[in-house]
Amino acid sequence: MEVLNLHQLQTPVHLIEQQNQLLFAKVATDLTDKGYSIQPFALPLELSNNLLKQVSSMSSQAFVEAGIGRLRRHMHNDFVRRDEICWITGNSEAGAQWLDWTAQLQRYLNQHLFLGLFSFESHFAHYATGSFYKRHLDAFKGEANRVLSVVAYLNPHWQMGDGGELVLYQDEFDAQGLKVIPALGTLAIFLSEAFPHEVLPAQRDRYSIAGWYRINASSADRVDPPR
Ligand SMILES: O=C(O)CCC(=O)C(=O)O
Ligand SMILES: [Fe+2]
Repeated sequence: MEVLNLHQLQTPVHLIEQQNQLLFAKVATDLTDKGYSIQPFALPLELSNNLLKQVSSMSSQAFVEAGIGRLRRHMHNDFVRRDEICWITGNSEAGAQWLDWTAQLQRYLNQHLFLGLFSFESHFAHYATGSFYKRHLDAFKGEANRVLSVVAYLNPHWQMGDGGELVLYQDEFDAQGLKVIPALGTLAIFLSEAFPHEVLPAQRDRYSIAGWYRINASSADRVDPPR
């Protein structure tokens, strides 16, 4: 009699690939039709769980207060945002898996939408109770090289009343917006320059990953920095 190996209970690789292809196709269609895509509980389960384990095991010292703007203009501003961040490298297994998944999405979108996505940067973010991020755009004026924002949420059992929703506005005039609950595995993907958004005050610890695909903004006299 064959003994069932527990590892056989993991989702087979070809099924995960199939799920990813379906997901990427839905994201591509949404981006074409609307410029954004909200996919509840869509990140592969194993990846979500590994990222959650990773972020839970990180000490609070790994996180630094988030700033606004880039390079010399980078500054902290408690009034605008109160989250803490930690940039993701491929050094941890979960980090490497995440970068592999986002590279697959990048390839898919470049092949199907010709977006010319060139590089990707992302960080874990921790919003402690009471933390928020006021309405903003992800692409900075004059440096419009962040083209696509990807947010992945890492909060199991998020309840009504826990706050911390992402509110995505259609344009600068939209005052109502669309609320996204930051539940484990949910993805929010949107054109960085087009959609103002904010994070409402969280009523408990809230973990997420925020990432950006960039186009290559290098020119002869200026090499594009990775961040
Ligand atoms: O965590 C979120 O829901 C969005 C975070 C965000 O807007 C950002 O980091 O730019
Ligand atoms: Fe943002």
